[in-house]
Amino acid sequence: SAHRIDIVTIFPSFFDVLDVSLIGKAREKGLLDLRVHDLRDWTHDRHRTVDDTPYGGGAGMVMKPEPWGAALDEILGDDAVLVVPTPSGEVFRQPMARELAQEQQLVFACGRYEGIDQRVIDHYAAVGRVRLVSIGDYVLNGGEVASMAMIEAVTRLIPGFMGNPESLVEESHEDGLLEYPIYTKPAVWRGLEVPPVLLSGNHGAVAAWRREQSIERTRERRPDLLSD
Ligand SMILES: COC(=O)c1ccnc(N)c1
Repeated sequence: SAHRIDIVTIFPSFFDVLDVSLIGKAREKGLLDLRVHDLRDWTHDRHRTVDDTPYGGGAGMVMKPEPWGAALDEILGDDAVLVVPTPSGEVFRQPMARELAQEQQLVFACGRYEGIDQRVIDHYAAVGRVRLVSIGDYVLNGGEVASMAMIEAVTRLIPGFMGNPESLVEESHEDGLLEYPIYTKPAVWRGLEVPPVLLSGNHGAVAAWRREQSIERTRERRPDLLSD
């Protein structure tokens, strides 16, 4: 059965881009059932209000719980995972992308930075599975960009999604290391040559060179990955 991804947002048109590229094709092929929902469709007042001032004072606005409750009650299936992008969440890395790619339904709740009323998180954590997820230590204005990044990272891991699954194996972070440098024709470009080992036809030597390059590059740029 197709993987289902729902996105709840007050900017549904933001996700129009998901109609193109690989994700568009996966949807056409029936591999992915992706639905974008406008949170305001679950409001009932004339102004379709989704936010209000924070209890306890402070700047900004907080998203009201009622529209979220009405929307999520309708959208969340029994086995769904509710993904809430937030700077205060667990950091999204490739292992989590692999985990989420196994789920039958992911529902992304895109809140504005001031956030969603905490009781929405608490309620759905009590009745189902909720993941509060950060894509890195910086602040955005809403969860939409973070959801887009996570959806791309997750959907490309869904079996049958990528034309050539082989290409998924030798990627950065797949083996815990950064990927090795890659080259294509011409053999010389602006006086710069392709490393001769890659032209040698010696597959063992190529694999060894690539492994060494990954380790050296990881040590250089991301020593934190080596201490795991
Ligand atoms: C409103 O959401 C954010 O600002 C956000 C979400 C996920 N990761 C972040 N680093 C920021």
